[in-house]
Amino acid sequence: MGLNAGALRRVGVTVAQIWKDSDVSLEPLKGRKVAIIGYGSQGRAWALNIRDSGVDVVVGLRPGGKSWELATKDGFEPKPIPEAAKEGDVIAMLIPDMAQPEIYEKYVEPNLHEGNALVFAHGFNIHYGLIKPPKNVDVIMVAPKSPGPKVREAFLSGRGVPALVAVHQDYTGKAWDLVLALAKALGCTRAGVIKTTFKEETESDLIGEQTVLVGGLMELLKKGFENLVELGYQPEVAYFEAINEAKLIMDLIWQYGFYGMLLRVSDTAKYGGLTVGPKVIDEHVKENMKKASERVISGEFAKEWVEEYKKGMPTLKELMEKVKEHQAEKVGKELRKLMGLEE
Ligand SMILES: NC(=O)C1=CN([C@@H]2O[C@H](COP(=O)(O)OP(=O)(O)OC[C@H]3O[C@@H](n4cnc5c(N)ncnc54)[C@H](OP(=O)(O)O)[C@@H]3O)[C@@H](O)[C@H]2O)C=CC1
Ligand SMILES: CC(=O)[C@](C)(O)C(=O)O
Repeated sequence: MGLNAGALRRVGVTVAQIWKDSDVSLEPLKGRKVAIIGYGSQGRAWALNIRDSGVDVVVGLRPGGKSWELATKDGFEPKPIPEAAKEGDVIAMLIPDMAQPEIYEKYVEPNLHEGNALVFAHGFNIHYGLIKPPKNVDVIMVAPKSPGPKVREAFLSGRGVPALVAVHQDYTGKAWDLVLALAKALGCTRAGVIKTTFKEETESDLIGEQTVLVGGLMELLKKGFENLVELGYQPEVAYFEAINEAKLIMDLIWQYGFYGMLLRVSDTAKYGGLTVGPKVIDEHVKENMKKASERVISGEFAKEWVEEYKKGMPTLKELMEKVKEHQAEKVGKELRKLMGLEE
């Protein structure tokens, strides 16, 4: 793989293979057409960023969906998925993970040709064997460590969001150059992309989103809000304290790290936070994280999620309704309007 030796960089105590923009060329995408299947959180960001990077893009969607309208408004001429898959020679599967196997089998695989590249933004279906591509194509992944809209926002701001890159199958012998070129077209090499495997990305992403990013964080903020309200404080005060300001603290951590954030809060907050925090989020939390991690690594979570999807996602729908009903949602909606935040 034509990797730039300069890509080896020390991150903490380990040496990760990290590429930055100057290490990577768009050349491997020259003359190729990227078919973006799906126009949702990731799909829209990918299609717009890759087009803005001067690469030919065709968007593949189910006719009559809301994405078709949005993609048209964005200046694309969407095509039905089989047509887009036939037209593109780099095909990015950017529809929900659970929808991918059927759509791949029906509309993508029959249109794959020797030397094509199949691209994923998350390794779930390849890692758990739910999609088994033919041997004569490249199978690669660019996994942005960011929600889709932020992939676009960062690209437009001249920055980028970091991503993980992996090659599952290198039929052409040029898969690594292609995956890095794609990461560059997405703007991710501006932040940095780290070499990984489908296994590491899939497991770490599932564990991270369950125990930290989506599951853990939301539960912490919800319980922090509930505790303040149960103590009799105004819900609006609880919202500003436990939820709205959490974003501002996270911004400081994002920009300056834990220590840099601490330098920017009061000494009272430093002392209280550092002495009490570990008693609230104690070792039991870590034990619970380990249990959740074991379910992912064993494949138990994947099996459960596939079964849930096949049943029409009743549990997910019920849990989403519960979130909608939470008092913090009602209070937050009004306060976000007051703050002029878009709804
Ligand atoms: N969300 C994120 O930020 C991240 C997602 N990923 C990965 O990116 C991939 C895409 O995820 P994400 O962007 O969240 O997906 P979305 O849920 O946002 O995808 C919505 C898009 O998929 C289309 N779609 C949904 N179901 C079907 C179907 N059955 N047949 C055809 N089209 C369908 C929708 O079309 P329509 O309008 O017609 O309904 C819409 O265009 C996944 O592998 C995910 O794991 C990776 C990193 C972050
Ligand atoms: C945004 C992101 O990377 C997540 C949480 O893993 C996802 O949406 O899949």
